[in-house]
Amino acid sequence: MATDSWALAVDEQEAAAESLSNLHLKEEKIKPDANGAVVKTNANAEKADEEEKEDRAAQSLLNKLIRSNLVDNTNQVEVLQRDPNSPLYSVKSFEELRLKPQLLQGVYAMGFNRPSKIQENALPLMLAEPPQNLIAQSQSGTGKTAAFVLAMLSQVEPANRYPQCLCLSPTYELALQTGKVIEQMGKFYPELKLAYAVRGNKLERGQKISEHIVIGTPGTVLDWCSKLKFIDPKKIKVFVLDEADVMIATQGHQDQSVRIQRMLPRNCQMLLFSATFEDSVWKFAQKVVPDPNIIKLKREEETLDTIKQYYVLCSSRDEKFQALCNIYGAITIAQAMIFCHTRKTASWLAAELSKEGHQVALLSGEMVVEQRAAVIERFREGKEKVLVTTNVCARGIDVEQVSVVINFDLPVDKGGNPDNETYLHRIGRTGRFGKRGLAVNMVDSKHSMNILNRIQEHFNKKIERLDTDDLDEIEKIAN
Ligand SMILES: Nc1ncnc2c1ncn2[C@@H]1O[C@H](COP(=O)(O)OP(=O)(O)OP(=O)(O)O)[C@@H](O)[C@H]1O
Repeated sequence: MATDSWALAVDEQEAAAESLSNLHLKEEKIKPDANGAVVKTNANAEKADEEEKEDRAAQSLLNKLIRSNLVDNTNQVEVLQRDPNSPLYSVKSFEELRLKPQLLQGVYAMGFNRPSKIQENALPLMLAEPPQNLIAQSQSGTGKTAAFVLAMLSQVEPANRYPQCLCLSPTYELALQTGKVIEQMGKFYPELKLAYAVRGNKLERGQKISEHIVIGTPGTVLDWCSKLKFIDPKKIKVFVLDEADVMIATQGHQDQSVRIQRMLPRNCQMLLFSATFEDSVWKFAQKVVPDPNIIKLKREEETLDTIKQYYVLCSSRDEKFQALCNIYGAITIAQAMIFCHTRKTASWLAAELSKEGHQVALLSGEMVVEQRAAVIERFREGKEKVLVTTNVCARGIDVEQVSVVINFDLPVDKGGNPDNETYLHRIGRTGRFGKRGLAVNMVDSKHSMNILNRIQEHFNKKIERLDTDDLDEIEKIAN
């Protein structure tokens, strides 16, 4: 078997460079402060902070762009009421909410027949009189955006030509996406106007905004509320902080959000939404939402129970590729996703597979989010049969119909340790998609064998060895 040692070396160098730059990000420099005392500063903390934020924001945007349906979830919604003695309302239909007719029309025009799980509890709370504050957490795609958009639209009095609802989003692109939902849902409510407080949207000094809803990023909103006085924060009735987990990845955004919140009247309704709920999000949420009701919907557990997992022992990248070809030669694979560690490996592999006659899609870090969404969409529609991607690029993507997943490189975190969460998410299935699946892991070094062993230990599940030179054996795995 010919070894493309040059390409391999380049790839290894790239992987090494990536690990090295990650190490640099963590490196602490020690330098004296103005008084001569020694203080530690995280050399690249800000850069890492920015990258982490971009990563999370891009992931969130990607999810929004590729999702057209609700994510099902069979878990129970947990509700913690501020006043445990008040009755807990939940609705099974939009009619029960007594929405303005033009809003109900908007909801139905969007194809919503009934409230989603989180909406069943969140909507009655948000639309109650007097308005209630809410902190809500549920994974992406469960209907949070639609819920708070409906709450904002319900509270607006169109005759009052000034901002009454303020919604903060972590990035310009995410703000635009939420704006689109407002426009869609408010389609039959033409008198209702929306303004975007995002970079580049310059207004004349001294101007006052007449739109009813303002959606924007914290920095610009803060400027509009304080320095530029385009908005009178004292007139805001509903304040929404969306994607809190993405928001707090940037220290500046946290401070700006808190400063905006402090300018709002006491009786302003405060709503905060997040896909995850780690400690830092919770602390931030408590800062911006006083006396909250809390709603949580746990992510549906993924399991490896219905998945057949194998590993193939190889000694080089070319051998991995050959093993892959052998698998393709022996069994019929409707659609597969293949994960690589670096962009270079991913594009090399995509090119090699194309040469073999496969219809291949490549998802790569150089693409902007919209391009990535388009690639995923085509793959979903079955236009391509193989999706090759880098680990980072595909984090958080669900392509449910894919029954075969190949880890051309095993998922590792920035420290080079097994990334068990990614492994599970990539390969595991929730109850809904309980179909059987097949996962093949390519192992080409002692190091990757060690990673594989640790993954096995973590999940307490044996990963069987597969000899890809034995056609009969490969055929067996398909049954
Ligand atoms: N009650 C509903 N019935 C049917 N579809 C709905 C309902 N509510 C929302 N959707 C749709 O489900 C998808 C996800 O909803 P939404 O964007 O509100 O979720 P989310 O939790 O805010 O997720 P993200 O944070 O990724 O935006 C959207 O396509 C939305 O139009």
